Amino acid sequence: MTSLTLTRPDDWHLHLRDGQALDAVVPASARQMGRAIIMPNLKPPVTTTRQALAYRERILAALPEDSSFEPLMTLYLTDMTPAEEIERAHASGLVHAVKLYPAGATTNSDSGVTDIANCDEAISAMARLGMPLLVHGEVTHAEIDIFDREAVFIEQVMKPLLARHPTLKVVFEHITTADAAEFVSSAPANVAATITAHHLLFNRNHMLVGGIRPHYYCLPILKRERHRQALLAAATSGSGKFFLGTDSAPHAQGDKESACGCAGAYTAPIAIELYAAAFELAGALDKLEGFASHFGPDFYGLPRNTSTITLVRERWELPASLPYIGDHRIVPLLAGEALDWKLVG
Ligand SMILES: NC(=O)N[C@@H](CC(=O)O)C(=O)O
Ligand SMILES: [Zn+2]
Ligand SMILES: [Zn+2]
Repeated sequence: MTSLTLTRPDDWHLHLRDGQALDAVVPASARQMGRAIIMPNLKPPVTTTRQALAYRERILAALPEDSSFEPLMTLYLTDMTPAEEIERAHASGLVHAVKLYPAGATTNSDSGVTDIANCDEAISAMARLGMPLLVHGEVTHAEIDIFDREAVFIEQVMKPLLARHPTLKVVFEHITTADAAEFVSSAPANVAATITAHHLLFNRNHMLVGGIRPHYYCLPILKRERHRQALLAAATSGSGKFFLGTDSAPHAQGDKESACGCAGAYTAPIAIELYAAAFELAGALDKLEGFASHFGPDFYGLPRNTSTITLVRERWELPASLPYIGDHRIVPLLAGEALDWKLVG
């Protein structure tokens, strides 16, 4: 195949940051995606509808003039989020979901949830309103090994949460294990998952063999090859429970290439090219459109996009870095390396 035309995809898990970073990263996603679920882990986090709507305006202001990209806003759940805030968010029509960060699990999660029992009223309101809960699914207890944190989360948090709120719409975000893929496959239709391109393409050897490669460091951390294979099987299965979420997470070059490097891979500028590479590896390019462009809006109850994008088979090299805030640069995943697909319009 030499070219590939798809319904324009959406990104169901995206970090855009704030301030000057928006000018650097928003156009990259807007070029590829019709819409994106915007993560609320700013400093301070987006905990109210008012903050989410103001953040949305700042994102729209960073869009190229001819863009019709739509940011779909989210709220950051805390121990204190009142049910009324969920109702306000839902009534706005512009806030589409609420994000659960277990406190301490990832970048800017300090204000996250310490015990999900504290959120029972907010979560009941979400279940009632049909508002999805987006979950960073990792436990944080120091004694649990970082490679096991997702699998333990399923038992300790996900299963009890769904037992208590069986109709709650849940998106298990950026799944990284065979355990999570299996859990979501066997769960009822109100449970779905996003999968990143990097977890479909890479395992932990890519991060750790022959030198430590900080641009592959993200959370949940890359796992063993058998987990990558399970994720690829889930993504290419044609099941509507699995859809595209890049988890593109910009950090300045110096914050990644550091003695204590930040977690997050910046993939937005080449997102659909990476997914095409992964689906091609699995011999399943025919399954890409469902995963990238249909199943996400179907789950969220939104219309599918009507415009299309086209990729061509063309080898090209990604630059070593891109402009970021002020003099800072940002290093996308696979910087300086060749890609086989190219988005042309
Ligand atoms: N994925 C990451 O490694 N980092 C994300 C946070 C997140 O999605 O957990 C970030 O905001 O930098
Ligand atoms: Zn996360
Ligand atoms: Zn994320």
